[in-house]
Amino acid sequence: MVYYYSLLYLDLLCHVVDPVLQYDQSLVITKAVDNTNGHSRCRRNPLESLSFHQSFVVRKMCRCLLSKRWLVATVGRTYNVSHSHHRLQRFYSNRNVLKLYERQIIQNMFPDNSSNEIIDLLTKRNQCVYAGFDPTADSLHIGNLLVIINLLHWQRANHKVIALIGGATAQIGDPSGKSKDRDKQSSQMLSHNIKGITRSLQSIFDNHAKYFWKQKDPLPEPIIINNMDWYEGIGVIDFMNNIGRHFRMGTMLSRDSVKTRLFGSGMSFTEFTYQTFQAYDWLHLFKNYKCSFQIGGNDQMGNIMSGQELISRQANAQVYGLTVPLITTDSGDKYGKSAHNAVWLNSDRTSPFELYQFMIRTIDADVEKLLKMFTFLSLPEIAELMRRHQATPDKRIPHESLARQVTTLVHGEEGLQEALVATSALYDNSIETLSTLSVNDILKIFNGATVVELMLEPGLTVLKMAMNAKCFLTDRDAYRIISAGGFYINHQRITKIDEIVTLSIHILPNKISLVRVGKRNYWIVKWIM
Ligand SMILES: Nc1ncnc2c1ncn2[C@@H]1O[C@H](COP(=O)(O)OP(=O)(O)OP(=O)(O)O)[C@@H](O)[C@H]1O
Ligand SMILES: N[C@@H](Cc1ccc(O)cc1)C(=O)O
Repeated sequence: MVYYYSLLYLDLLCHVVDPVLQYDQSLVITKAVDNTNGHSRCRRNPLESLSFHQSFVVRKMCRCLLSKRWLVATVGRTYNVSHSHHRLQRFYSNRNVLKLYERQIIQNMFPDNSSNEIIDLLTKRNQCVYAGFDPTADSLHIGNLLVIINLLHWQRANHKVIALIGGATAQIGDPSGKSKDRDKQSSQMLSHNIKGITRSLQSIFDNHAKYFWKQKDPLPEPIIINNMDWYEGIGVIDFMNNIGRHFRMGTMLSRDSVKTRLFGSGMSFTEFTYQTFQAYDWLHLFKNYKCSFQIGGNDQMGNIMSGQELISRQANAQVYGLTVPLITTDSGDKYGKSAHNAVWLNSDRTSPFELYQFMIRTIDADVEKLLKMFTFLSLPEIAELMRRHQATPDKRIPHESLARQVTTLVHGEEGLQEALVATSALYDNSIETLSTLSVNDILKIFNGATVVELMLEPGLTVLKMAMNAKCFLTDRDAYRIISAGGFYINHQRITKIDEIVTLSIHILPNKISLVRVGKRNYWIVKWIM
């Protein structure tokens, strides 16, 4: 089937197809679109000369053509559109990242109602976006991960992304959401934290490219940058003279982060100035990287607005802010460093196994939302997982998918394997798995277990071992519970109190015995031999 279009329309198509074709995986287009056979392309994007309604119609037409997998090709001075089964080679996720609203990982945008302008910018050419992370701990956490995932979606859409480490701003202290001034950090602590966060960001970017980006074309290289780089070269008088002047006291005082503190525990001048530093960061990135977008948690609205105002005054330019919703506990508290409930991304603070378990324990009511937020599965794939969940809720299919994807993103394939082995050691009662684990792994998996060291004396009975490890208060309790079947060594039920503890039977190759009383009281016995 061949359709003929007027020259005008196809000249338009040639220009709009390029951005539009990247909307959908199933789109088909070839370079033929660019080669208008003797017809030079208009220099200007023809969409610019159209009314909003006209440009909407043209875009829609292109999308419709493309979604039907038609190939737009040129034939002499006319153009035809015919069926084709070619697959698009270069595919980016939707360049219009505002589509992330569908995944519920964008909550607000500034200026309000700027979505048309934003969509135009995003689809016209590659943009640059940044998000900042203050190194107030040596690890990022699950709340920050949502901001990082948002950056990754921008990267997938071929935009340039900058992850800023606030080496300077961490020393000022962001008052957003804090009820009192932060403590001053030592410089050793700060550089330790910067290292930890940089490593974690880099490895998430790497894991994403390695495990979640299946296209041939490489992703645009992310930039990780520390704002100390530019503050070191600016004197305080320069800063006050050239930057401070653009901030109005009334506006600064009206920020929620300031207002709530002024009527609460008060705030230092240092923290009061925080917004000017975050604003200057953006100005710096705008001037040096053409960075017109900033994203952050919803608690960052005030700081983001300060940046927009500074850039509009100093550089006479419009920039855009987007916020992600804050991830909260079941009881509504924000997950974060200061709230002391963080689920960390560094494995020495929260092991891959613990992260995996945290995700797999997601309540049914939240799992679909978290799949949209924390994975790169498409919405139809998520819908399919949810459909399977309804059919077989016991299998917890979507929960497992969520846990696998997040653990892989944060800790790579190796981390996922570690989590799966630990899960099997804990829940599948597998003695083989237990035997493959190191002492440290067992300690991590059975976090909370009592660790005891015992001497393996010849003729040691199960009863004596249990009493030495203080598994029971009295011999009578031990006798009763063991004979009733409530006592296990390395997942094997032991019912005879006078059984002799033997190397090959009760002790694992790593010289450890895992003892359990009842359902979940664990002891780890380290044998001295
Ligand atoms: N629970 C959360 N959900 C979504 N985004 C979050 C969450 N916690 C922090 N963020 C966002 O991550 C970015 C970096 O935040 P930051 O490093 O200051 O973490 P934080 O946990 O808020 O730290 P602190 O508690 O010390 O303020 C910010 O944009 C912030 O809004
Ligand atoms: N203020 C942000 C971190 C940040 C730091 C510097 C920036 O330029 C941007 C963001 C926070 O505490 O969550």
